[in-house]
Amino acid sequence: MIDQIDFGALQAHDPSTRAKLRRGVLETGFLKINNTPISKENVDALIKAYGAFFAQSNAEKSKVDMAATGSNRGWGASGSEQVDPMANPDYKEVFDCGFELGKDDPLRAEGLLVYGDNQWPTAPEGFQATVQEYYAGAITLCRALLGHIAEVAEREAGYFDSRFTRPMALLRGNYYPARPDWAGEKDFGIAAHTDYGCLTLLTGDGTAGLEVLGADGDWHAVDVAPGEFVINFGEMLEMWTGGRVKATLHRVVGSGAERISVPMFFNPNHDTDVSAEGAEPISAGAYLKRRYDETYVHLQGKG
Ligand SMILES: O=C(O)CCC(=O)C(=O)O
Ligand SMILES: [Fe+2]
Repeated sequence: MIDQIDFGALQAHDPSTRAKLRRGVLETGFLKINNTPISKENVDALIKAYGAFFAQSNAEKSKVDMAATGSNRGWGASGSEQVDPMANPDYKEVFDCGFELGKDDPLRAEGLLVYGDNQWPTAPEGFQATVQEYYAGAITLCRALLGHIAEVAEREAGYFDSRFTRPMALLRGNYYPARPDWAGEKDFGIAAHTDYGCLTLLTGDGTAGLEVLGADGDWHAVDVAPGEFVINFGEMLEMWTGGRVKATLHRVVGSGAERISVPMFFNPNHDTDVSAEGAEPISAGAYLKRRYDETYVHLQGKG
C-alpha cells in the first residue's frame, strides 16, 4: 500500500518516482524513502544516543522534564501525551528538541512557546552533538522534499522556501517499552492520530510497530529499516492545500519488543498563514500551539 521512492531519482526528476510521490502526497499520505544524504552512521549514532538516554532512571531523566516548564522541550514521561481523547495517554516516553532562534533574533523577545529553549541532558556523553547533527541533516532533507511536494500539490516552485526560514521543526525521540502487561484496549504506544504539522520524516531502530490506516479501513504495518525513512503529511498541510495533501491516521499498539522511532515534525515559520484559500486566516504558530495544548498532558487546559 505504501510506495518506496529513491531520493536520488526524485532529485533527478525521474517520472516514475514523481508518480509515486504524487500518489503518496495526494492519496495514501505515506511514502518510504531511501538513498538520502543522511548517513546510516548518523542514524545509528542517533538511535544509540536516544537508547542510552532513555535507559537512565526516571530520576535522571526528570532533570530535563518538560512538565517542569511551560514548553515542550526535553523529556516527556510515559503518559505525558494523549494524542487521542478517546484513548488513554500514550505509554511511550519522548525526548523533544526544536528550532533554536539566533542569539540576536528579535523574535526571542516574544517568548513564543513554539521556539522555546531546548533542554539538553548532561548524559549520555555526546547526546546533544549527535542529535543536533541529525537535526541539521533532517531539516535540509525536509526542505528538499517540500520542494518536490510543492509541485505535486500545485504550488509554484519555491513556494515553501520563504515560509520555512525559521521552521518550527520539532525532533522527537520516541521510546516504546515492551507493551506493559496492564495495557488494555485503550492503551497504546501512541494512539491513532494524524500529525499536526506539514511534513513528518521518520526513522527508527528497525523494530516493527508503526501501523497506517488504509483506505480499506484496515491497519497496515509499515516497516522502517535503519537508514531508511517514512514520510507522511500532517493536518496543517492538508488544511493549507484545501485538502489536496492527505494527512493519514497512524498508531503504534506496541509488542513484546521495545522500540525507538525518531520523527522530525517539519513545520513553517510561526507567522505563516496556513489557512485554505478563502478561509479565515490562521497562523501556523497558533494552530500548532492549539494542538500542543490539547495533547501534551502538562499543557492540557492551560491554553
Ligand atoms: O513510532 C512510530 O513509528 C510513529 C510515531 C508517531 O506517529 C509520532 O510520533 O507522531
Ligand atoms: Fe505520528
